[in-house]
Amino acid sequence: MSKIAVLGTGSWGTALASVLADNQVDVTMWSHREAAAVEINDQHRNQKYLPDVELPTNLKATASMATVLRDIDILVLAVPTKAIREVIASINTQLDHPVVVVHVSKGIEPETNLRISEIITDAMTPSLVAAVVALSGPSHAEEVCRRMPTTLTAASTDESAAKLVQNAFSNLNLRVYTHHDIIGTEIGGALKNIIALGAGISDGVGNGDNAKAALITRGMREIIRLGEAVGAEEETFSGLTGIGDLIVTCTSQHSRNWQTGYRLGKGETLTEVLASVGMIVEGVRTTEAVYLWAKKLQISMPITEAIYGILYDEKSPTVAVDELMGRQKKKRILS
Ligand SMILES: NC(=O)C1=CN([C@@H]2O[C@H](COP(=O)(O)OP(=O)(O)OC[C@H]3O[C@@H](n4cnc5c(N)ncnc54)[C@H](OP(=O)(O)O)[C@@H]3O)[C@@H](O)[C@H]2O)C=CC1
Ligand SMILES: O=C(CO)COP(=O)(O)O
Repeated sequence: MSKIAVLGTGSWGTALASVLADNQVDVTMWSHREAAAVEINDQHRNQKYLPDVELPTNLKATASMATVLRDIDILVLAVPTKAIREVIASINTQLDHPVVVVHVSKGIEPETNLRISEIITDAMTPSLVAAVVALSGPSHAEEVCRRMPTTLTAASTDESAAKLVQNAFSNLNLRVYTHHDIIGTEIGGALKNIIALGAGISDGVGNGDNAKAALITRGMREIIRLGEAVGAEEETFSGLTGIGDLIVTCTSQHSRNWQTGYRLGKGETLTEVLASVGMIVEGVRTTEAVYLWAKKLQISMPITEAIYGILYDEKSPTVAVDELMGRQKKKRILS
């Protein structure tokens, strides 16, 4: 059986490590904060990220990177996109053998426009990477840690690595599929956060279900347009990591992206909201990255553009909706 390290003791890392502990996998979490590791070991709690959840007693944690990497087969990166390079720099100095690298982050790196698997390939010492797998899908940590039924996809161009990950995480509460299209998986996971911010804004200003359904549908077309332009397969977006994740993030009150949008729609500023959420809201950085990326690729993404305007140009949400509704009349086209 695999020995696994989960790096990051935020909500998602903790929920996924709990799944592995339930499966009796030898799993250890790593935190850059000693206090977080001590709380998990001594109290079986993670009060900051998953309040009131009792963690499995066989779930261990450490603040030592050298300890967590010792003899592992699989490394799970569960930190926000902006922390990935810093964490990899530390892995490069402490890991001494190749491992399967799994990432669960949903973002695009601004300026480089790299997907997470591309950041890993770019930053990690090549001899340490046996394969890269993206684990993604409609999955809020708050439900997974309560063992509520959830589905995920392990996407990799290396089928045996995807199967290894499928076997480690699968149980009666968590069904894991494998898939080869890692590009489509990563694009779907990152870009749905932009649309979820928009769905939250729409709900916050008091628009109804009609508006949200339109955002989800037309937002999906924008995601597909950019995805296909960078090598994703269109079919991937009909699956769990595409429409599945888009639906859950646009409709669930667990979503930090939806919550942020909702509060913006109610009139709070982005600075106020981000100061109090206390968790990563990936869509904010991804909106900026994708807005500029789409311009460079000359891809039309009007919803992303409207959300960029609200986040970064102080555009009022109602003006943004008017502009979207008042665009030049079009024939309905799928692309
Ligand atoms: N939460 C969810 O339901 C899901 C999240 N994801 C994705 O997973 C990724 C992680 O999200 P999530 O766990 O929710 O995020 P959280 O904000 O809950 O936690 C982030 C974790 O990363 C740690 N961290 C932040 N910066 C650094 C750094 N520079 N070095 C080391 N550790 C760092 C934090 O440490 P500290 O304790 O100091 O804050 C914390 O443990 C995101 O990309 C998210 O989109 C994907 C699916 C579901
Ligand atoms: O990716 C997620 C659910 O699949 C989590 O979304 P949020 O980051 O918006 O909470």
